[in-house]
Amino acid sequence: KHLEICVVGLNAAGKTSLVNVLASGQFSAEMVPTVGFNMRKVQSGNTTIKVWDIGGQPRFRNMWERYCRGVSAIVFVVDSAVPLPREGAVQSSGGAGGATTTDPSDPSTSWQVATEELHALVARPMLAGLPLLVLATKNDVKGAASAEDVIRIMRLETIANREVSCYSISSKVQTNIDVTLRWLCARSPAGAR
Ligand SMILES: Nc1nc2c(ncn2[C@@H]2O[C@H](COP(=O)(O)OP(=O)(O)OP(=O)(O)O)[C@@H](O)[C@H]2O)c(=O)[nH]1
Ligand SMILES: [Mg+2]
Repeated sequence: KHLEICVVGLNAAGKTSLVNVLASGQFSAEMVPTVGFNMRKVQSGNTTIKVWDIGGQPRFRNMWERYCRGVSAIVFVVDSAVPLPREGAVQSSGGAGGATTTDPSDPSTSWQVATEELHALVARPMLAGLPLLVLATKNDVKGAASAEDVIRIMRLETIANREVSCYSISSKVQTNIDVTLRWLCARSPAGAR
C-alpha cells in the first residue's frame, strides 16, 4: 500500500524531528529550520508512506495547502511544551495570515497562531474531508500540555466533516510513535476515499 501524508505546523514545533524518528528512529537535539520542504519515505510492514515535511516559518505557511492537496491525511504538529495560555486567552480572531498582531514573548500567542493556522488550513475547500491528526509533541518536557488540553485550547471538536484525532507524543523519547504510525498506516490511499 502506498500513502502520502503532509506534516505542517509552526516553526520549531518538532515536525522534522518526528519525520526523522518515523523514517529512521533517529532523534537529534541539533536541528536546523526546514527551508521549503523535505520528502522522506517511511516504511512500515507492507505500507510505504511518502511524507512531505514543510517548513513552519511564516514565509513557508502559504505552501502548506498546496502540499496537503491530494494526500491521505494532514498531520499538524504542535509544541506541547509551550506553556498553556490562561483560560479563555486563545480566541478566534478571524483567520491566519498576518492580520493578527502577535507578541512573541507571550506563550498564548504561539497557541493562538497555531490554532488560527490550523483552522484556516482545514477551512480550505480543496482540503475538505481530509483526515487530520494533531500531534502534541515534546511530551517528555515537564508540564507539557496533554492531548485533552490541546483538544480544548485548539477547539478541535469544532472541526467537522472529517476524521480528527489528537495524540500526545515525544520524538525525543519515542512516546506514542507506534500509535502515530498505526494511525497513518490505517489511512486509505488518496483517491480511494
Ligand atoms: N524535548 C523535545 N524536544 C524536541 C522534540 N521534538 C523536537 N524537539 C526539538 O525542537 C526543536 C525544533 O525541532 P524541529 O523538528 O526542527 O522543528 P520543525 O517543526 O521541523 O521546525 P521548522 O522546520 O522550522 O518548521 C529542535 O531543537 C528539536 O530538538 C521532542 O519530542 N522533545
Ligand atoms: Mg523542520
